[in-house]
Amino acid sequence: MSAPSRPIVISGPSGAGKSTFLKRLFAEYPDKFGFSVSNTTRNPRAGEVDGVDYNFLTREEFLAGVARGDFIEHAEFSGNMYGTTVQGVKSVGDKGRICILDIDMQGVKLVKKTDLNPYYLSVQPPSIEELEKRLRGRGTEKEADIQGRLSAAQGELDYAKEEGAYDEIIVNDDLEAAYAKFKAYINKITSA
Ligand SMILES: Nc1ncnc2c1ncn2[C@@H]1O[C@H](COP(=O)(O)OP(=O)(O)OP(=O)(O)O)[C@@H](O)[C@H]1O
Repeated sequence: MSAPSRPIVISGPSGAGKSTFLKRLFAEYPDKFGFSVSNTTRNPRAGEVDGVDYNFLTREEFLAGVARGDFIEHAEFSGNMYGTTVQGVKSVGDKGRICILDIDMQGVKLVKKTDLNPYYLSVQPPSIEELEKRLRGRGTEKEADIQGRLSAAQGELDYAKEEGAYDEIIVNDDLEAAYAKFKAYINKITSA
């Protein structure tokens, strides 16, 4: 059996178009890619399946995992812990799929401390002004949240300029042209 494929990190400012690209990619290649299953200490909701929607852990189990260094990142929201493990990413590869990590710059820095050895791809808006338009056009955030995303965006773009931060940068100007470049890059690295 061939070795599991390297994961692919997709990063870039909120509103740059990561979800738009990934939705199209998953629709075009339904069996090729996957996301890792996150871990949480919250209780399962009706219909949620352990190991599919989340790995549901007790607080003790979760904290033991943190102490062992299993987690790439973890955080607490509303009294519950959430996080992604290195093994969770590797399991996607073990099932014959390529794991996609859709994460921000802080996540990228943490992934770089692991042995996952992914490809790093940054999706970027043509300008901050255009990013602002798209975030407003999406209509999913309140004004204060949009401002927060715009100031974080500058940090993301600055980080992407650092030597070796990313293997590839795709500027999402015209959607069709940018998606074609995105797909071509993914096809290149996954057939290597
Ligand atoms: N090339 C493009 N031209 C115009 N609008 C675009 C383009 N690409 C994406 N959009 C629109 O911009 C908005 C933001 O895109 P999207 O939600 O994919 O960003 P994202 O990077 O996934 O953001 P987040 O990190 O917040 O999830 C969406 O409304 C999307 O339809």
